[in-house]
Amino acid sequence: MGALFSVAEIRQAEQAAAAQLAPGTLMQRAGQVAARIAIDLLGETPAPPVLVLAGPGNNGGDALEVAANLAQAGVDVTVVHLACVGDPSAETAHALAKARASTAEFTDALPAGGPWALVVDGLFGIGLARPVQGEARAMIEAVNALDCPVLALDVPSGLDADSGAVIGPDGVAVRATHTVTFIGNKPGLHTFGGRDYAGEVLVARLGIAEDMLPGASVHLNEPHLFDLAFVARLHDSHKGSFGDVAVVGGARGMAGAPILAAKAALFSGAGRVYVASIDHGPAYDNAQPELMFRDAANHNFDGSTIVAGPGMGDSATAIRVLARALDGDSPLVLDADALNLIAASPDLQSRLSARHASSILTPHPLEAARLLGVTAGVIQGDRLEAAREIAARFDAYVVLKGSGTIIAMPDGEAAINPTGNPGLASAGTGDVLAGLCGSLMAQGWPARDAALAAVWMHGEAADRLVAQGAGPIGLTAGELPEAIRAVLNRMVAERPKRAGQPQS
Ligand SMILES: NC(=O)C1=CN([C@@H]2O[C@H](COP(=O)(O)OP(=O)(O)OC[C@H]3O[C@@H](n4cnc5c(N)ncnc54)[C@H](O)[C@@H]3O)[C@@H](O)[C@H]2O)[C@@H](O)CC1
Ligand SMILES: Nc1ncnc2c1ncn2[C@@H]1O[C@H](COP(=O)(O)OP(=O)(O)O)[C@@H](O)[C@H]1O
Ligand SMILES: [K+]
Repeated sequence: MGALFSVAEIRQAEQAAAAQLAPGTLMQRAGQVAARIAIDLLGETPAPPVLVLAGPGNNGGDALEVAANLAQAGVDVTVVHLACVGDPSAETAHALAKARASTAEFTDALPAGGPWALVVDGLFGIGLARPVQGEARAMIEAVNALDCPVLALDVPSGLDADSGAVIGPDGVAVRATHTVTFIGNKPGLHTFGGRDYAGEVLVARLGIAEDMLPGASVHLNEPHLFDLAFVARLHDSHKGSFGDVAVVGGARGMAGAPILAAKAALFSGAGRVYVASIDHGPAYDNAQPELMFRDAANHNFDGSTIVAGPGMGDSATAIRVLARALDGDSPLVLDADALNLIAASPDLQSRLSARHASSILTPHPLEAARLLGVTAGVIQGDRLEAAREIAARFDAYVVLKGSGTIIAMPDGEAAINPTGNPGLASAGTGDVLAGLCGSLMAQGWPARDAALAAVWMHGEAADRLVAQGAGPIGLTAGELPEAIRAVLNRMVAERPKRAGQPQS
C-alpha cells in the first residue's frame, strides 16, 4: 500500500512482465485503462473533442492506444503525433496503425481550435532524457495555457518521475489535472513540483503481479505506517505520564518562535511544556499561561524531550546550550538555528553523530543545503536522496520540509507526505511541526513514528483549516495547534482502543 518505485525499478518490472506476455500487451492495457479514465473525466457532457498528444517513444504509443480506444467508444478525437527520428518500437508502430485506422483525426501541429473537453498528454513518460525543446515544448506551453482537464499518461511530460523536478535548467512540463501512472506509483509525482504538475494520481498496475516489483523502500506517508503509536489515555494518569518538553530558542527579537513550538507541544498532549530562552525571555505568556519559562543557560534538561532551534540565534550561549543538549541522552528535535549552528561546526556535527538517544532533524531545503554543503537547488533536485544522505550521515531521522515533505530514516527507508497545502508557506509553521515532533516523543512515541505522524497530522490540520475557509491565503501558524489537537484526538478515537504506552 502506498509503495513508490524508482524509474529503474519500474523498468525492471516492466521488462520482466513483458517477457511473459504477448508483444504490446502492456501498452494495450495502458491504453484501455487510460481511455476508461478519460471517459470518466468526460462525464455526461456530449462531445467537444478530445486532444491526444502522442510523443515519439512508447509514451506516445500509450497515447495512440488511448486515441484508438476513445475513437472506438465514439469520442471525437484529434491526435497530434510527433514522429520519432528512427523507427518506433514495434508496439508503438502497431498502436499508430490502430489509431490511424480509427476515426481519430490526425494533424501535424497543435490545432488552434478547441475548446477541448480533455487533453491527453502522451508526449514523454519515464524515458525523457533531456529538457523538452522545439515543437514539443511549444505544445506543452500551449496545453498549459488551456483551461480544461489534462490527463497525463504515466508522468506529466517534462517531469522527472524520480525527483519531481522539471527536467533541465530551463525546462517545461505539462500541468496535468490527473495522472494515470503505470505499473507502480512514483516518488516524483508527490514531492517538489510533483504535486503541482501531476494533479490527482491514479495507479494502473496493468495486471503486473505484486511479486514482479521489488520491496519498496519509499512509501507515501499514510496513517497505517504509524498506527500502532496511537494510544488511548488511561483514567489513572497524571501530567508526569505524558512527558516534559523543553523548547530551546527565543533569542532577542525571536521570542515568538519557541512559543509556537511550545504551544504545539501543549495542544498535542505533552504533560509539561517549558520554554528555555536563550536571552532573557518573558516571565509568562499571557495567551498561554500553561507554558513555563526558564533561562536556557541554567535550565536542567534531564528527563525532558528537547526541541532546539526555533529563534535560537547564533550566540555563544546558543552554541553552549546546544552542545549540552547534543551530549545529553534526551530525545532531541533539531530545527532552524540549531541546524544552522550544526552545519557551521564540525564539533557539533560529531556530537550529533555520537548521540545514543533519538534525534529528529527538521530542515527546510536551505537548512538541508547548509548541512550537506550544497545549494538549495541541489537539495530540491533530489529531495529523497538529500534527506537520506543527512539521515545516514548523522544517524538521525530527517524531515525535509516543503511540498511533499520527505521523512528519511537512518536505515534508508523513506516516506513522502501527501497532506498539507501552500497555506503552510508562512513563518512559524515549521516551529509548530518541531514542537509536535517533540511532544509525541515526550509521550513515548518512537522517533520514527513521531516524525511520520507529526508531518502527516500537521499537513492534515492545515488541509482541514483550508476546508473551513481559513486558508490557504492567510492561514497562520498559531491556528495550527488547535487543529492538530482535533486531528490527533480523532485519530485516537477512530482506532482500536489501546491504552498505555505507544508500541511500534
Ligand atoms: N513498452 C511497453 O510495453 C510499455 C511502455 N509504457 C510507456 O512507455 C513509456 C516509456 O517509453 P520510452 O522508453 O519509449 O520513453 P518515452 O516515450 O517516455 O520517451 C522516449 C522517447 O522520447 C525521445 N526523447 C527523449 N527526450 C527527448 C526530448 N527532450 N526531446 C525530444 N525527444 C526526446 C526519445 O528519443 C524516445 O523516442 C512509459 O512512460 C510508459 O508510458 C507503459 O505503458 C508500460 C508498457
Ligand atoms: N507549499 C507547501 N505545501 C505543503 N507544505 C508546505 C508548503 N510550504 C511550506 N510547507 C510546510 O510548512 C512548514 C514550513 O516550515 P519552515 O520553512 O521551517 O518555516 P518556519 O521556519 O517559518 O516555521 C513545513 O512543515 C513545510 O513542509
Ligand atoms: K506523459
